[in-house]
Amino acid sequence: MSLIRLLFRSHRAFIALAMSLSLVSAAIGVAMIGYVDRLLAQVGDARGLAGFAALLVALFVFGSAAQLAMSTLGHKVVYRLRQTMVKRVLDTDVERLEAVGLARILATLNGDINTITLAFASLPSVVYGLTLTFGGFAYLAWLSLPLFAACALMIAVAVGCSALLMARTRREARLARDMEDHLYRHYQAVVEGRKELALNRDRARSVYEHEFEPDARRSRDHEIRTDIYNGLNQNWINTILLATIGLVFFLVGYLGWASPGTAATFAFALMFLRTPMAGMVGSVPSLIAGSVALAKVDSLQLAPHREGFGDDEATLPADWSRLQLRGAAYRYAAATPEEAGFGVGPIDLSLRRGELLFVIGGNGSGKSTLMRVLSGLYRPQQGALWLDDTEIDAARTPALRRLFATVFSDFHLFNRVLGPDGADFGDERAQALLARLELAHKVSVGDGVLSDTRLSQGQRKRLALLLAWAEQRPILLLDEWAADQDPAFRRFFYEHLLPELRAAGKTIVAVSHDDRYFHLADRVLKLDGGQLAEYDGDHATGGRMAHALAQALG
Ligand SMILES: Nc1ncnc2c1ncn2[C@@H]1O[C@H](COP(=O)(O)OP(=O)(O)OP(=O)(O)O)[C@@H](O)[C@H]1O
Repeated sequence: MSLIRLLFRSHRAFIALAMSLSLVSAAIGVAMIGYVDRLLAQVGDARGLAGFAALLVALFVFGSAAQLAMSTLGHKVVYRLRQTMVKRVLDTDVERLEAVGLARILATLNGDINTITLAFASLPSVVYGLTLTFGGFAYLAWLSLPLFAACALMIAVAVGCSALLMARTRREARLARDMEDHLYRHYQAVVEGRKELALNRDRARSVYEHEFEPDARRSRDHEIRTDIYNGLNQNWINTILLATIGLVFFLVGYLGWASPGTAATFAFALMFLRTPMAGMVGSVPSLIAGSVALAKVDSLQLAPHREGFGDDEATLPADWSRLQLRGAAYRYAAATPEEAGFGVGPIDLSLRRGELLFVIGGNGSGKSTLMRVLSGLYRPQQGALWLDDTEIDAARTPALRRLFATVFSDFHLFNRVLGPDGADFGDERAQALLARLELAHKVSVGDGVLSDTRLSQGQRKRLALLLAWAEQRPILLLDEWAADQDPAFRRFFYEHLLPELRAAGKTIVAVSHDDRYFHLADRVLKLDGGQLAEYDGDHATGGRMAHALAQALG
């Protein structure tokens, strides 16, 4: 609901304009009813016809202006909603986004935004319909109170029944929307698994027949039922309005409640009001879908919307010398109630500024998880991170994250090279780094943008390293970076690039399986089942001694 408040707040003036125009054109519509009534009584009055023409012109002008205002409002709302939702995703913790999953986020960004917009755009026509209805009925009440009371009672009973149909519509719309999340998951699998599915048509058929089709069918059935209940509702209201005319003629013709002229005006007014009332009832599905979409957005539990990108966040001392994990532990939520989720820790780790640390361990031992905790992407559920004597609480976590430049094993390759604090890094410097990474023959940089990112996995990793390098943050975190490099470049990476980065003052944490280079690290730590310990392999010890000796000898 805060989203709706935000939308109203952001477009206050425009909503007021659209509503006012709707109200004015509705008021003109009501005036038309009275005017036609008078014209009928004074046939042959030329001035009356001129007034009628003036009303028509006013109706056209205000009706068109209201329509224009409404459609513009719709476009403005889409824009604002897109801005808000993308910013909320950007402000939401990685942990939460991972729990929600890509499919649900995309379903909201694509579907829910449009649905909420349609609902929002239908609000002025609802206001228009309501105004015209209330105005029209007020006029009828003024003409004949008993006839009006009878009509109002009949319509109230009909609206009560229609509320039941609307509840059904809402239930079906919610189930159809739930299916959208499933469908997006299938779309994702079909696109991301394109190679496997192209090679294995049996798997493609299985995905199509056993996963996609049943959900698509369920979605179709809920949508059909939504439309059935909604169609019934619309026709029900339409029929009741016509029945009301019958009721009026019955009450006048058989019971003599009013004159035949009054009955004719009632019939005319009810026919006239049928269109805006039908429009109002026609808006019900989009209002229902909008409220379902809003509930969906709320269920994602994204961060609340705020302007800006953290200029007001807490800072950390720049002259730190040690980043520590003190008894830090992180555990994933369990997949099933019977088993516990995987966890790392409690871990005590002290990372000295300027050191080159290797973290090793078997598959699934928790290396990537530890990297996420260390860089502040995951907040430890137990223990804490400390930068010297400053505890990294929630408020300081964004500042901790700003210490890290990373290449995770599941990195995303952006195409813009950014320097420190988002500043321009400079094409020439970027070009020099491309040459260092032996990519100058494949990629160039112009206006801070990489000319091509459609490269091999090893080359893409080099570009990811370039981006991290350019950010010039104090700590460089590399998760199995060298795993995709050819032996020559891997050797160059360990023997030249890493020492060069360390000599430039970087603190480096590298997840590695390359035991032949362990001796180049200041320290090697090993993770086993989420527990961290010093690694005392022969390579490391011997290598470090050789390294220390080489340094001592200059
Ligand atoms: N998003 C997740 N949700 C739940 N559990 C997870 C998630 N990601 C990882 N895990 C669990 O954490 C364990 C450790 O994963 P992690 O990625 O940290 O291992 P790793 O040491 O980096 O492995 P590898 O060398 O294969 O990359 C996994 O075996 C899995 O049980």
